[in-house]
This record gives sequence, C-alpha cells and structure tokens, in this order.
Amino acid sequence: MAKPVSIEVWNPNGKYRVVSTKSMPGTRWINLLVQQDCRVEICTEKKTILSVEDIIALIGTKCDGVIGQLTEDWGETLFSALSKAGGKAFSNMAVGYNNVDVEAATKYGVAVGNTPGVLTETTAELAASLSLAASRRIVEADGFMRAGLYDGWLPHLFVGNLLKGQTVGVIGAGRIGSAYARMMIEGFKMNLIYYDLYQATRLEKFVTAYGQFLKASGEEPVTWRRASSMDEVLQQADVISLHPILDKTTYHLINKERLSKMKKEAILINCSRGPVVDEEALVEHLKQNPMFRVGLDVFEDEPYMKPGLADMKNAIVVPHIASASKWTREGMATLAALNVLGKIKGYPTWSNPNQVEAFLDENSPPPAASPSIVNAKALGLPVSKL
Ligand SMILES: NC(=O)c1ccc[n+]([C@@H]2O[C@H](COP(=O)([O-])OP(=O)(O)OC[C@H]3O[C@@H](n4cnc5c(N)ncnc54)[C@H](O)[C@@H]3O)[C@@H](O)[C@H]2O)c1
Ligand SMILES: O=C(O)[C@H](O)CO
Repeated sequence: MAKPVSIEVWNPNGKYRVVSTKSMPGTRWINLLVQQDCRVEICTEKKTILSVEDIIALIGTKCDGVIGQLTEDWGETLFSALSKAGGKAFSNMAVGYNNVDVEAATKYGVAVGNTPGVLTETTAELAASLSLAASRRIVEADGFMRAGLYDGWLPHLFVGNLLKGQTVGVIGAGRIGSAYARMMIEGFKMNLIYYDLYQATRLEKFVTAYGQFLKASGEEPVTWRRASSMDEVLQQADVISLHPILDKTTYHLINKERLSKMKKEAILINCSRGPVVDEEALVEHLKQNPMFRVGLDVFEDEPYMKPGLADMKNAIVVPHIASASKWTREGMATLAALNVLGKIKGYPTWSNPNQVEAFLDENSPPPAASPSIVNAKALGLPVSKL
C-alpha cells in the first residue's frame, strides 16, 4: 500500500480530477482548469524528485489527467496506473520528453503533452549567457574578486576570447538551436556552421540576409554552412552549442573521441540533456586542456555531477535553469495544463505545436484545443481547424 502524499486542493467539487506532481509558477493554469470544472490537486511534498510509488499514490483510484515533471519516470507502471484510474491525459511541463515512454502511454490510450515554443528564446538566452561567461571567464573573475585577489589592472588578467568573427557551431538546429544561432550571429557577428538531420532553411535565410546587410554597410559579412557531418562542426567551430533532443542517436554524442577533434581552446555549451555528453570523458578533457571551456546547464546523472567536474575552473555549471524566466515558466505551466484539459474535454490537438502564442495571451480565452500532444497521430486524435 503506497503511503499518502501531501496535497493542496483547488475547486474540491470539480468533476474532473487533475493532479500536478509539483507546484508550478503563476495561477493562470489553475484558473483555466478550475473554470472548466476540474478539481486541481497539487502535490506539496517537500522532496524534489518524486518516486514512481509517490506518483502512484497521487494518481489514486480516480484521476482524469496528470501534469508531471521531467525528473519523473513516466513508463509502463505509471501509465498503467493512470489508465486504471480512468486517466487519458498526461503532460510533461517541459519540451523534452525523454523521461516519458510514449509507446507505453499510447498503448494505454493516454495522450502525452509537452510545452514547445514558450521556452525557445529563454533557453537560447541561457546558452548565449554561458557562451559569453565562458569566453570572457566571468565566473572565474567573479571568484577572484570575491576572494580579495584583485590588486590592480594587469595586461594579462583574465584574458579571454573575442567572439566577433569567430565561428559558432550548432548541433541540433531546431527551435532552440536556431534561436541561439541567431543571437550569436546578430549579437556578435559570428559565422555559423551547423549540423542537423534537417535543413534549417529559415536560419540560413536569416544569416544570408544579415550578411548582405553587413556587406552593404561596408562590414565583413557573416556566413553560414550546413555541415555534412558532426565532426566538421567540431573541427571548425570556436564555440559549439548542443541543442538536439535526447534519444538513442544522441546519447554520448560528445565522447572522448569527438572531444579530441575540437580545437584546444574551443568552448562547449550544453543546454540540451546531460547524457548527450559523456561527462566522465569531458572531465578528463577539461583536465588535459586547461584552455578548453564548458558551460553546462544539464548533467548526465542529475542532480549529481561526475567526480572532478566541480573542481574544474574551466567549467561553468548551473542547475538546469535554461527555461527559468518567469514568463516562460508560467507559459509552460499553462501549456501543460491545457494539454491535459484539452484531452479531458475531447478537444482536437493544435495544428502547429511550434506556434502556441494563442494559448499564452492572458487577455483572451485560449483556443479549445490541446497545444501539443506528441502521440496525437498514433492515438488518431483530430486536428484543430482553428
Ligand atoms: N536545459 C533546459 O532547461 C532545456 C530547455 C528546453 C529544452 N531543452 C532540451 O532541448 C531540446 C531541444 O528543444 P527544441 O525545442 O529546440 O527541439 P526541436 O525538436 O525543435 O530541435 C531539436 C533538433 O535536434 C535535431 N536532431 C535530432 N537528432 C539529431 C542528431 N542525431 N543529430 C543532430 N541533430 C539532431 C532535430 O532534427 C531538431 O532540429 C529538448 O528536447 C530538451 O531536451 C532543455
Ligand atoms: O525540456 C525542457 O523543457 C527543459 O529541460 C526544462 O525547461
């Protein structure tokens, strides 16, 4: 028998029971559910990561839908429990859903939602921040000041790299990778080399147009190139940012061999998922190459870091905060709640999950649709005509 889990309840007499495994920012997501006759239960347990047993206890015997987190293991056991409780909807409060067994969800007829679009710019901004912090050694320099070591300006003090005119490499030029590339190109006049399974046409057009603009103003134009292999990016780029999804093809995409192909003074940024990088190999590479720098938002065994990483001065580490702006986190909560609500109410799914602005406008009611259901096709869900 699972132990009881502490909860906060909104609209106790609501017809549909929706559980959120965590408190989420803002109140719009709660209001939208309550207005549509949902009883909302929010888990208030102190521990950060809930176990499968905790979530089974939360689901109980009657549950219409769950909003969950990327730290939870949504596999066969949980989807079976949700289905037994009458549930038909689950949404991750995240765009990435590598913690979810979508096949198992589909088997039990459970729709799986995610939250694309609302976090693109925020996440790209953190990748850009880490790129700047690493190239200009901001964290090291901050530590130096606080330690009282600064005793006057010196020509060699914390000399870093100028980004202008260097090459930025993007691996996974989807929504976030493309937004990051635009920031680095427009902001710092860097040239682009990217690798993706698909052509990033819009990004290419942007760089071409910006290059023409610079040329017309008498400046050196920026350039772009789509690499035919990932190794080309690793060999040519000065700053490399990783933005693919995590799946079998991207696990340890950056390993010992690939690290050795990168420039000795390159900067590597990871705001995708920790296991995209072999973190043990990375620690070794950082030790051997003191001028190589990394900016990491994600880790292979979160919340832990591999031994030695925390001691490396050439590593900047932050705790998975890439999407942590107020607007984005409130938007993610709204999209996740609307994914679950849409399925409960029998609404169709939104036709373009990359364009979710209509759901985020606080001044008008959201469309009667689920913003983004990743297994919509497999479940045969209708598509919104709005
Ligand atoms: N650190 C954070 O807080 C944070 C925030 C948001 C997203 N993310 C991560 O970023 C990922 C990307 O998000 P997105 O919205 O840009 O997704 P997206 O689907 O728009 O982009 C992912 C891109 O990766 C490419 N890709 C897939 N497999 C590849 C491979 N083997 N090699 C090269 N490219 C490959 C895809 O073709 C696609 O263009 C998410 O899945 C999530 O894991 C992390
Ligand atoms: O996938 C995601 O959305 C992030 O990791 C959290 O924002």
